[in-house]
Amino acid sequence: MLHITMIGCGAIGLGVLELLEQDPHLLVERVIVPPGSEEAIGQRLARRSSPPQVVTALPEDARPDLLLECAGHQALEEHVLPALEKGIACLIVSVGALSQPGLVERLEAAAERGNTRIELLPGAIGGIDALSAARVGGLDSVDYTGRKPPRAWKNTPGEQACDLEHISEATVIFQGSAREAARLYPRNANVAATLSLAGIGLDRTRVTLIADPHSEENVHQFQARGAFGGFELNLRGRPLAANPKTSALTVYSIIRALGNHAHGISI
Ligand SMILES: NC(=O)C1=CN([C@@H]2O[C@H](COP(=O)(O)OP(=O)(O)OC[C@H]3O[C@@H](n4cnc5c(N)ncnc54)[C@H](O)[C@@H]3O)[C@@H](O)[C@H]2O)C=CC1
Ligand SMILES: O=C([O-])CC(=O)C(=O)O
Repeated sequence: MLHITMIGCGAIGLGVLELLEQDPHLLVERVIVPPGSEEAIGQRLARRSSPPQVVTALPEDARPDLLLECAGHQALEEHVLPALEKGIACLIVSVGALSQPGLVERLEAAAERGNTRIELLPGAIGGIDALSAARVGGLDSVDYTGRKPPRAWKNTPGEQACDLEHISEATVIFQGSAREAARLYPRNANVAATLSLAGIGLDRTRVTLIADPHSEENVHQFQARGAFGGFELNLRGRPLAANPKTSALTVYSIIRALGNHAHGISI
């Protein structure tokens, strides 16, 4: 059985806990939450058959098989970097955070010192295996469009780009590089950053973000061109009820990745 510590217990974290109850090979024995929220989250988890321990940091002597981050950018600094230094393998879902200058290099260096690995999960997008393989032969372009219902763009610069509450047509709220998208839309730029890291980088990946009042889904589209040929993907993700910015596929992507660590065959 794999012993997992999970950072963050929000929309994704709760979804992961729910689905892992059915897998005897995987146990989330501990969740790391922000200081002050231990009691509330502890009470929420107490109803589960085997509730994880709720802590605000990884105990000094703890050595989980895997540390799963589903919390946000700050958690990488606070918890992932020190865990890598200790030799704990980490799985990361807040890939948008890696657009912060220097962070990829710091994570790689920490993993190297700890003689361990860091795995970036595809989350809400598919086709990362093909894109990353296509890079080997050389890529010419990667263009990504993210289309979400207006409510998913609340508390983002999309509010200044248009009147989210009253638009009646699909409206472009951002066009630019993946680097700029990640800076301005950090909670919505995980897919753009993942495509960039697998493909041609943050500066050459072109991003368009759209608020669409006619869409109930988080739609991720990309086209890649290169020596391998061409590739188009159109993924219509159902948003999680607990967080409309987040697609349900992100939870399933985590379950798949954890299963690949625990089961005899990985796919
Ligand atoms: N790679 C991908 O395709 C996707 C990645 N994400 C990312 O996954 C992360 C989680 O998403 P959701 O669960 O939807 O968000 P959420 O807001 O529902 O939950 C995040 C939880 O993490 C906790 N948290 C924040 N900072 C923390 C810290 N330093 N230590 C411990 N806990 C901390 C918060 O209290 C909250 O409960 C976000 O960073 C989001 O951007 C989300 C969707 C897709
Ligand atoms: O659809 C999702 O779950 C999240 C998303 O767009 C992103 O972070 O890029």
